[in-house]
Parts: sequence; structure tokens; C-alpha cells
Amino acid sequence: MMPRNKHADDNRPPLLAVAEAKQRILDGLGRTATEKVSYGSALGRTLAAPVYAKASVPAFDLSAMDGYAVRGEDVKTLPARLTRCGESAAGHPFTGKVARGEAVRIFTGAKVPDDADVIILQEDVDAMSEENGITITIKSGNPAGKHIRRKGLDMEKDTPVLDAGQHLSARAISLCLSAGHIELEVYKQPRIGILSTGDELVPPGTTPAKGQIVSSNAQYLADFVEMNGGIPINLGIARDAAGALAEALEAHAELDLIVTSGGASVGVHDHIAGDLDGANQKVDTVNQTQIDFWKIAMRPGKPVIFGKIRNIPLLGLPGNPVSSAICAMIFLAPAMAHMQGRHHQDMTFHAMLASDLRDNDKRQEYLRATLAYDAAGRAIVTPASLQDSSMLSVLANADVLIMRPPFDPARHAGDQVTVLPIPRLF
Ligand SMILES: Nc1nc2c(c(=O)[nH]1)N[C@H]1C(S)=C(S)[C@@H](COP(=O)(O)OP(=O)(O)OC[C@H]3O[C@@H](n4cnc5c(N)ncnc54)[C@H](O)[C@@H]3O)O[C@H]1N2
Ligand code: MOO
Repeated sequence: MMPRNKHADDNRPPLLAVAEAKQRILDGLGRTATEKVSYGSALGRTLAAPVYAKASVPAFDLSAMDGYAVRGEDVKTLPARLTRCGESAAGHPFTGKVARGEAVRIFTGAKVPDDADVIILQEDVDAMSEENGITITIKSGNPAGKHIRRKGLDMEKDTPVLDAGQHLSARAISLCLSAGHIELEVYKQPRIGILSTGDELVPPGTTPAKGQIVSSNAQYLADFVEMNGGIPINLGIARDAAGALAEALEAHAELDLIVTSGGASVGVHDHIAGDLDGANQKVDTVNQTQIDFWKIAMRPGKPVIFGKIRNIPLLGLPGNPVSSAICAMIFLAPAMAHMQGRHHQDMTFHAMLASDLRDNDKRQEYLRATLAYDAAGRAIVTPASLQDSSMLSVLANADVLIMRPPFDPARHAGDQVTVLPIPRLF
């Protein structure tokens, strides 16, 4: 009988699918508490309560054009001669009424005077001056109501304009201001601890000695957390030793999520999974560790881990910089959205392949690729020829990830594939 290979794990369960891994991460995360913030600090936050319009916007009927406000009955027959009786400008409304035979000079954004129901563009009017009392000639008209923005067109008083869970973009914040709000109820920013692991790592700014490398993952993850509305907490670099994870957390109890990079795989120097399943803990009950899953059907990103330590959820990302970066896009972005009460939706589209791809195996794949448009405006995607998960040079120059499901058959130049844009900041 052949001796059993110590490293083989032939009875291993099938790797967890990416979608299921994502769902299990979301299921394992709570929402942060809520707080009120001023509009100037609200960018990127998520609304915890719906926003209602405090007043109708516009608050009164406005002219959408520069011209003259008249009564429809006066311009049924053209040309029509009317007397200019006043002016309505933005911020300076005409307070009188428009009588028969009269016209009010009006400008874009100005209140439409009472009794006027037609706006005539100034291009359609002969007027000798900008004086009140002059006679003007209307050469052509517009139907009643055209070029008038009615009261409540944008929002009606007391109606909802944004739902809870809405991401506060600059657009959404300007809507809130227009709706009369200067304070918004939002989810607190999740505090995300970032721990790098590896005896070879030195912090940026340190010249690596032989065998050492500069740690680049932690800064990527910190930027990623910040751009996704969280507060990154640098937990430093843990050495490749059993129990190093718990030690690194000692001074950091107030975390909503821990993200580690490295030490996720199966080597004897990889300790994250071991630290989580209790095998490396002397007193397991102190650290309250749990492992939900380890290893998923994803390339790059196979050794991803999800678990808990001291009741804090932990997402263990692989050390390879490209794996860590892509796993953040696929798992950390939706996780952070979820913690802040928001649903994350990957925005994918289809593009035409510029070169052939061989058939895929059992792992869902995310290929680094560049995007260009041909003369007909079609999106053309070119996968990088080298896809090694250590190659930041490829990732940093990529525009999109080509997403390939497990067992995707061979694809050929000209085929349509699904692509996921890499946001410019990442
Ligand atoms: N026998 C097997 N070996 C490996 C497997 C496997 O299934 N069986 N999986 C491979 C895959 S896939 C990946 S991904 C890696 C992930 O390994 P780890 O998460 O344990 O990562 P490390 O070994 O710690 O590091 C990998 C690589 O990345 C560099 N690194 C680590 N941290 C950083 C950082 N903060 N900044 C920059 N670079 C970093 C590290 O020096 C290594 O070169 O495992 C495979 N092995
Ligand atoms: O899955 Mo690893 O993340 O190939 O490099």
C-alpha cells in the first residue's frame, strides 16, 4: 500500500462558490449604529432613514426661459401687441397680476406672475427697450404651460425623495439640500482593522533587507476602506507565528471587521485559518474564534477565509497583492456596503474579446484586462497575457476584470464576455 501523502486532501469538500461566499460574509455582518451628520460631511455615507421634502420644489411656478409672461387669450391671434407692465427676475418676483393686454418681462428661474399662463421666448418678440410701459409685438407663441416649471415638479412637500440605504453621492446631497435638510441620518462609518501578516514584510519607506519585501497590501486596503465609507485602522504587520493574530488585536477592541492579508494558505507558515479554528489558541474561549469558510472557487483568491475572533468578523484575504486587491473588490466592497445599510451592486457590461481564452476550470475567474473602443464605438477587451496574482504591474494598468464562471468553455476573439470595471480609484 502507498504511504499516504501528508499534504494531500483528496477528501476535501468542493470549494465554496463565490456567490455563496459573498452571501455568507453578508450574513455574518451586522449594521453599524446610526448618527446625524452635517451635509458637508455626508459624502459617501449611507442614509439610515428616508428623506422627505420639507417643501415643494420649485416652491412656485417658474419660467424655464427668458422672455415675456402673458395671458394665453392675448396671443391667440398673432402678431399681438401688448404693453409691458413689469419685470419678474430670479429672486425678484413680480408681485402684481397680469391684466388683459399686458406682458411681464420674465427671466429664467423667475416666478410666473399670477394670471399669466404662457411664456413667450424673447426671440419671438420685438421690443424697442427694456422699459416698462412700452408696446411689444409678439410674433409667434407657445402653447399654454410650455416653458413653465410647475410648483412641485421636482418634489412635492412631504413626499419621500431618497430611501434609507441610499448612497450619498454629491448628487444625492444636493437633492437633500434642495429638499430643506442640512443634517442627515446616516450609518456610522465601520471601523476596519487591517492586518498584514508575513515575516518577509517591512513597512513602506523601509529598505528591504535580503529576503524582505515592502508591504503594499495594507495601504491598498486602507484606501479601499476609506473610499467605501469606512475608517481604516492599521493593525501593523504580524509575524508568521501561531497566535500572532490574537496578539495583534490586543489593543483594538472597537472594530467592526478585521481584514487580514497573507497567511491564508496551507503552508506551515500560514496561520490565519489555524488561529481561527482554535487549533493554535491556548485558551480558545478567550479569543472566541470561529471559522465559517476557508477556500473558495475563485481565481485569484482561493484561500479566502471568513470567521470571527473575539466576536469580531474577520475576512482573511490572500497575501498575493492582486488576489488581495481583487478579493477586496468582490467581497469587501459589498461587505462594507452591507454594514452601512446599503446593497452593493456590481455594474458589469459586455465587451468583445480581442484574443482567445482557454477553457476555465472549477474556479470563477477574474482576468485583468484593458478596455478600448473601436471606430464603431464597440467595447473591446484585451486580457493581459500574464495573469500571475503577484503582478501589481498588470493590475495597476488594467481597466476591467473579465469575469468567467467556473467551467466557462474556451472563448475566441470576437466573442462577448462579461466585464467588471475597476473603479478608477482602485
Ligand atoms: N500548496 C499550496 N500552495 C498554495 C495554494 C494552495 O492551494 N496549495 N494556494 C496559493 C494561492 S491561490 C495563493 S493566493 C497563495 C496565498 O497565500 P497566503 O495568503 O498564505 O499568502 P502568503 O504566503 O503570506 O503570501 C503570498 C505572497 O504575497 C506576498 N505578500 C504577502 N503579504 C503582502 C503584503 N502585505 N504586501 C505585499 N505582498 C505581500 C508574499 O510575500 C508572497 O509572495 O498561496 C498559494 N499557495
Ligand atoms: O488564488 Mo491565488 O489568489 O491564485 O493567487
